[in-house]
Amino acid sequence: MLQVHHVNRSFGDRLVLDDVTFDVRRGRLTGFVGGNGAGKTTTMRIVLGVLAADSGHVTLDGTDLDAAERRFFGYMPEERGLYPKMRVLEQITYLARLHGVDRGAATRRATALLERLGLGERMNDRLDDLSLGNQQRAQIAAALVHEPEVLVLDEPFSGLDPMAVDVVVGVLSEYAAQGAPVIFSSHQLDLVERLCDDLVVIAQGRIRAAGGREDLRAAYGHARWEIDTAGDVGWLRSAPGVRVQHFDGGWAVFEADDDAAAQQVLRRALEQAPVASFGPVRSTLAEIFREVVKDEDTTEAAR
Ligand SMILES: Nc1ncnc2c1ncn2[C@@H]1O[C@H](COP(=O)(O)OP(=O)(O)OP(=O)(O)O)[C@@H](O)[C@H]1O
Repeated sequence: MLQVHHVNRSFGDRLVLDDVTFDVRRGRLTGFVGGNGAGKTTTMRIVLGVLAADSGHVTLDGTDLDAAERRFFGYMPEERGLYPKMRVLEQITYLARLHGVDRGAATRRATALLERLGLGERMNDRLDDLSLGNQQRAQIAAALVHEPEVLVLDEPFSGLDPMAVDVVVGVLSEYAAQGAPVIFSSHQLDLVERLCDDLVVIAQGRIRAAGGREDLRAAYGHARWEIDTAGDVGWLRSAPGVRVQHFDGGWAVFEADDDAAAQQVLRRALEQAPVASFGPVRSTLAEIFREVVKDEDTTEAAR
């Protein structure tokens, strides 16, 4: 497991990481989400050792990381780092060689990875002849070709079309399943929700929530239900223990204090008209994100 322990970092007199602590478990995809300037890139740079923390540390399986261990990390930086004029296969093979992979294995791995990422036909093109989405795929190949022990990716999905996203997700999931900790940052909450096993939410340099996706849903998602009936459910507005969020004739989404209040709604609806559907509504990550950040800001304001 990769662990970030109590990391602080300032630029000038501005604290941009404030006691940042979280885990990236092996065998799972961890999404690192936060708004612009929240501190994602700064945290990733510290994990990679490209930037030093003012205090705090990063460990892998309990051991503090040094430069030698970080050589076996795979990183896709925010500022993409490949040579525009170099041919793609040559470049990815070269990067594997820099990590000590022998020539034959480097070529084999680079070829297989590029094919897997859908660049089989473009391997002998120069990078700057590729579309931006294909350049992005090549960047992902660059991060993976030396079979890193830990994979850290800054916005790997930005600019990819949905099919490319699926291909890249397949590659990253397979990689994580082999036992590597994999963390990637993203603004795209819908995507993160679909892909990640674990989530770390950061805002204004502080971790607001971290853990398994379903655990976060259970902890932060409000208990909400959706009902669809042949009648009119306007009476829901004055039902005890219930707050209506959306309403349209026989259809409504509502929060309930507890299961008993929700079941009471169902009983009353059934007395009046046939009920086509009734069930809980799962909170989306975007809703949880807003709530986590809002909760913290409210607490801040109250201090
Ligand atoms: N080298 C630097 N010097 C001064 N301030 C910096 C530097 N690097 C980052 N910052 C500031 O630190 C804060 C966190 O930036 P960071 O790039 O880590 O955020 P982010 O979550 O990756 O944002 P984005 O999603 O917009 O890339 C921002 O306010 C940024 O302006």
